[in-house]
Amino acid sequence: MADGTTPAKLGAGATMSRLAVIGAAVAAMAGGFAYAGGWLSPGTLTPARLVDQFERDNGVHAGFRRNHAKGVCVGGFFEGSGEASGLSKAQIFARGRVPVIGRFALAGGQPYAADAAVTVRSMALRFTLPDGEEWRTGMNDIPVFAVSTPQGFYDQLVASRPDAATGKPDPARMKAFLDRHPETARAVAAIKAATPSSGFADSTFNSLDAFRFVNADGVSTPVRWATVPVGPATSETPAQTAQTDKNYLFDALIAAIGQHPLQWRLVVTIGQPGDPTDDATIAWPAGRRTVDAGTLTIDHIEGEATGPCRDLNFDPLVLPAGIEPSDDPLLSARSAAYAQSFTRRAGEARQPSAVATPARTEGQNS
Ligand code: HEM
Repeated sequence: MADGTTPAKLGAGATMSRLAVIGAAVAAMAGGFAYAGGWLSPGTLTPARLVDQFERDNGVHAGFRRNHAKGVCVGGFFEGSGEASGLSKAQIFARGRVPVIGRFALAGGQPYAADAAVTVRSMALRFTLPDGEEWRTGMNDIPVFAVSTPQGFYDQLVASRPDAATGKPDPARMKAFLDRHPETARAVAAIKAATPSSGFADSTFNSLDAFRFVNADGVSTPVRWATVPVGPATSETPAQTAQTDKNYLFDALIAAIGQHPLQWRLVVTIGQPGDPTDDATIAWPAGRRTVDAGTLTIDHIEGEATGPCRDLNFDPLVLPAGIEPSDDPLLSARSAAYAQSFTRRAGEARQPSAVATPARTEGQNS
């Protein structure tokens, strides 16, 4: 050693006990990973098992989201009206403008699926607040979600797996699943009863999960929110249904943004005592008080291939101070599964999107 002293030699017993300590530390670490990965508890639902089941149902499409795989990345801004600032201290609800990155998508794990009116449409948004905080949210165009728990979601994926012979879900397996999940049977009936609008641009997108707004005095209020188109909504026409363009919904969206900015109001619905915050299959009663929190303007296409969305995870638990999760069990499962899906696609080569986009399409007025 530099000071000329020689370290005392360890006896065989001391060496063995040090090695044993190191071995135990390594084993504990390996055990930790095995626990986190669900290998020690084959019956437990883990984020990896959820995402594995998406891959079993859809195949592995390298580089794509495992759900809502077909989509297009867009951008614009949000202008707060100030009307929700008494409910939440989040900066976004003060008056003023913040930049937004968004993604329109179709639910399902098939990135090259043909557009269809009955497929669930989604809008995901990332707001960047002046203080550097972010708010990320993903919304669907359906009135309620089909399942109320992560296990229900997994069971639904298993029941939906296409049969090798027919390429379609086995009706007997689906019936058995619905018999075990009456809440899903009720929710699916409500979803089927809703008429799809003519496209992304005139769809209303719902948070479905409940959250809590917390104001400057610490008062916490249960809420759900929706983006509601500023212009009128029309139903899908027979001509749309009959067309053969596999991308007709996305093509129409991209063409519309090329012509003029698209706008939605962010409408916050305030829950009353007794309104469920832990069950996304149940709609809150009609007539609840709503607040118009501001206007979202989407004025350009970022492009799915070159835009920022591929490396953006619209994790519903990325929330600014003033917005908090509710007791809905779907929220933490979503956050964990999106991270799993993100990690898988981030390690894969980028594949071309089915949706062709100009490099960056600015709206006329932006
Ligand atoms: C346990 C329940 C759920 C699971 C396991 C699940 C799973 C997933 C996964 C794996 C993705 C792909 C994420 C990525 O790679 O970035 C995704 C996307 C998405 N999910 Fe869910 N989801 C669930 C519930 C919900 C609910 C309740 C909503 C409510 C609106 C929702 C809305 C969305 C949206 C909008 C996207 C697309 C985000 C984007 O465009 O990047 N999901 N989901």
